[in-house]
Amino acid sequence: MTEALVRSSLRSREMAKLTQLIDNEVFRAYATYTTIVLLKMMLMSLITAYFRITRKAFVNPEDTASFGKGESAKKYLRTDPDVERVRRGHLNDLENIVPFLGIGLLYALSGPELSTALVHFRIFAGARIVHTFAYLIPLPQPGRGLSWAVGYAVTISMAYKVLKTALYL
Ligand SMILES: N[C@@H](CCC(=O)N[C@@H](CS)C(=O)NCC(=O)O)C(=O)O
Repeated sequence: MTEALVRSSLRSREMAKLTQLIDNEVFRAYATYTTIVLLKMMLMSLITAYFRITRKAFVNPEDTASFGKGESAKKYLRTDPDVERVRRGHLNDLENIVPFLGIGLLYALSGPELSTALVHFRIFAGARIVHTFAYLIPLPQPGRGLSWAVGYAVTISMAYKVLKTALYL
């Protein structure tokens, strides 16, 4: 076989493996819930922009240019409690969704039962959505604290399964 043929056969074998992964139901569930939580996180940018515009609270001088020049525009260079609240919610998403992405992927590859994996992914996504509502409405504590703890516990549970399956020190 020529080198080109060998390379092309290797490539199609790699493609076959990728297709197998996409055919894997746990991986598809992971891809679905990851996309949901990432879209939810991206929504935080839009909500931040909405509050910045409606509350007229900006951080960059160029963002206030449409409100006039000099001192009249300067007063819009300020912080606003609603904008800061969404930003804290967004930061909390980053602190929790990024670990979910990495640990969740390893978990999906560690061969869990589909039903168990779905319970993990659904509870995590639900908890992060509740956390966002609890932060933005805001709901009285311990609403936000509990929703955060549930999502956190799901990620720890997946990490435990990964280490139980794959520990190699
Ligand atoms: N970075 C977080 C770590 C602890 C945490 O995530 N707590 C949850 C439940 S109270 C939370 O919603 N914290 C608010 C936040 O991160 O802005 C913090 O500063 O609070």
